[in-house]
Amino acid sequence: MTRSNPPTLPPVLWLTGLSGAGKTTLARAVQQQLRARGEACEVLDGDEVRAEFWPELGFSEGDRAANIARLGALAARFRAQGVTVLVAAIAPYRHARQEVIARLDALEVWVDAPLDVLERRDPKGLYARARSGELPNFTGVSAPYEPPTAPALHLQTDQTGIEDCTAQLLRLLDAHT
Ligand SMILES: Nc1ncnc2c1ncn2[C@@H]1O[C@H](COP(=O)(O)OS(=O)(=O)O)[C@@H](OP(=O)(O)O)[C@H]1O
Ligand SMILES: Nc1ncnc2c1ncn2[C@@H]1O[C@H](COP(=O)(O)OP(=O)(O)O)[C@@H](O)[C@H]1O
Repeated sequence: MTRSNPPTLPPVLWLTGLSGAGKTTLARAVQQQLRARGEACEVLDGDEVRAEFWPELGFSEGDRAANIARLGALAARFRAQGVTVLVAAIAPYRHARQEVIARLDALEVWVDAPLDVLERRDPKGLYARARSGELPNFTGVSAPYEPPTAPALHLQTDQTGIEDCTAQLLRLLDAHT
């Protein structure tokens, strides 16, 4: 009896980095390109998924761990259906991040820019609210961010434009498809 090889699972990219670094922008740009190529792709954005599915979770270390574990579980479900998944979530605690990334065998991408640049970008006005004390436990201001030590890709979005970052992400995906 001949046995066929098990089907290869599509990759999962985990985009981690501070608020405003560019996770959502780049994940959406990659999704657009993949869909234009006729490939299925889902973006799980921490911000959006939290609001839709578990708005009760806040930003304590424990709540962030729960959020990340659930995002990982959702990513695995999509991937099992042959969908390439991009998770865009801060996931600031290295241990919790490593755990979910290892479980998924995901590719870790550090979307990075210096804090002063992010505070100038402040697309949602969150840094200003965090500095005024209105938003507690804000990553980079009043809560820690533990950067990746060996990411599959490190994008410095203050030095590399959106198009170039998107192209680098697509190359990474293509190398793992
Ligand atoms: N205290 C605090 N710290 C960080 N971020 C905060 C906070 N409060 C609200 N927000 C908004 O929530 C988005 C981060 O959600 P994540 O699911 O990515 O966070 S985490 O992975 O659970 O740490 C984050 O979205 P992005 O700006 O897209 O990163 C913020 O818009
Ligand atoms: N190279 C880049 N990659 C991604 N975003 C960039 C880049 N350069 C500037 N930006 C801008 O930075 C902001 C990033 O916001 P967003 O994607 O919501 O970040 P995050 O999802 O990490 O919070 C956007 O306004 C985007 O246009």
